Amino acid sequence: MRLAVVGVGAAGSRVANRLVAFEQRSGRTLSGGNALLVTSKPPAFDAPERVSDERRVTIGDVHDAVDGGGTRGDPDLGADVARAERGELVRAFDLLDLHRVDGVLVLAGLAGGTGGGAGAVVIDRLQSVCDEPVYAVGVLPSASEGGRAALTAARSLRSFVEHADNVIVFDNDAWVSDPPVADRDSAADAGDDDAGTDGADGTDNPGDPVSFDPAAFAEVNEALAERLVALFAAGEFGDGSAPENVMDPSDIARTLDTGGVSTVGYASTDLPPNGGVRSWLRAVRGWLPWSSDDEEPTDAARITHLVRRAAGSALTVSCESSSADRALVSLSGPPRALSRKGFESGRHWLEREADVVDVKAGDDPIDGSTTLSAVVLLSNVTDVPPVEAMQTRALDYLDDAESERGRDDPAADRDSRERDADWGRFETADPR
Ligand SMILES: Nc1nc2c(ncn2[C@@H]2O[C@H](COP(=O)(O)OP(=O)(O)OP(=O)(O)O)[C@@H](O)[C@H]2O)c(=O)[nH]1
Repeated sequence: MRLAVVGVGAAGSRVANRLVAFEQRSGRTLSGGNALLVTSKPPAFDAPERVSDERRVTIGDVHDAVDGGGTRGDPDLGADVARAERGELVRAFDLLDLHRVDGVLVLAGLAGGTGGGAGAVVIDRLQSVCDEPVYAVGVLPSASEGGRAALTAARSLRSFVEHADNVIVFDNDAWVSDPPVADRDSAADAGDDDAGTDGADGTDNPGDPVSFDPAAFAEVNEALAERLVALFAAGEFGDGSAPENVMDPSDIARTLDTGGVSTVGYASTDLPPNGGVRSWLRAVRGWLPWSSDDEEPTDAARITHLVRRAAGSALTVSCESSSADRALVSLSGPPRALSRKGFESGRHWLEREADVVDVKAGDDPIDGSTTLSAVVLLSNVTDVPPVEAMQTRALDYLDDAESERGRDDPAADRDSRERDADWGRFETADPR
């Protein structure tokens, strides 16, 4: 699949930069450098820069509350600035070649004022200028960032789901071993005097800029980039020994066509440099739970094991897999390692596990590769505990804010908010 890649905010820019670096290093042509970064403060990178200065646009420079320092976690400000500067944004989209792509991938941290608020507007604008699907990758904040970050992320996720064709969620808490503490709540509490107007959610805007040490995210950004490249680039070298099995990029689009929230899993194992797959299969028989001395596990069992690992603990956001609407599995490795039997068994295991009748499956043959890997996509998952936990933190934060304001019955407000389908979404339409 050929994608244009758009990073919004600091987190989105770092992950987009990583993605471009990863595809270059692995000889892929997913974006081919067809990328753009949209930020409201100069981004700090966690890896050598692969997106040139000409492909970066800064928004909010002329806005007093931004002034080159970011939106300080205020997504309404982020959305307002992006709407006001939509002309500049659309001109920046000219830097992307949107005519030769199968889709656009927008990446952002959902708790960022720029990533979340401006990100929703960027997705909406891209939908209006591009005929192909616009997918998003939204990063959930860690719980240690506090209630305000959860509220921003909850509102951003609603807005992203509304405007994007699908939102792949990445859960920082599950991936960052030592989440950086950047408590936006304290900024909000202090923000009465110094931070301008109230947000649309009725709480005070935060006052102090929040910035994260990019190094803390280096490893997880690499892991996310690896998964995104494995998924979206699958099948691009589709001239392996069994072309009928090669992943069809339109199957990736069809799986994502559900809308909603999705998760990606990935697992890989090294193949021996020589000696062939057979000797590798013999060598690793010991780590399979069902192997015994007198029984040599089949290729199918090993590939099922890899798919099971990919769909298990290694998901970008954990979920109940049976809540998925559609699923896809792609196996990548040298053509000699991609057996027909393994391909079918991986697909059948996922059909049973995700309780999906038609799991799309395909091979991603890579000549000379020394690893065998499986990538799994579970699309439109509805039972996603980390998202539910984030929404609970967001509503608790609002309840606390309303109690402090002397409102009588925060619980009743909470009920009506939960019923309100429009709750939390940012204004993305053009200002009149
Ligand atoms: N995975 C990952 N998450 C990040 C990274 N940087 C920040 N985050 C997360 O993304 C959220 C948004 O942070 P930023 O990207 O710095 O914010 P922004 O979108 O630039 O918006 P403002 O600074 O508020 O204008 C944070 O709450 C963190 O949870 C990163 O490099 N990788």
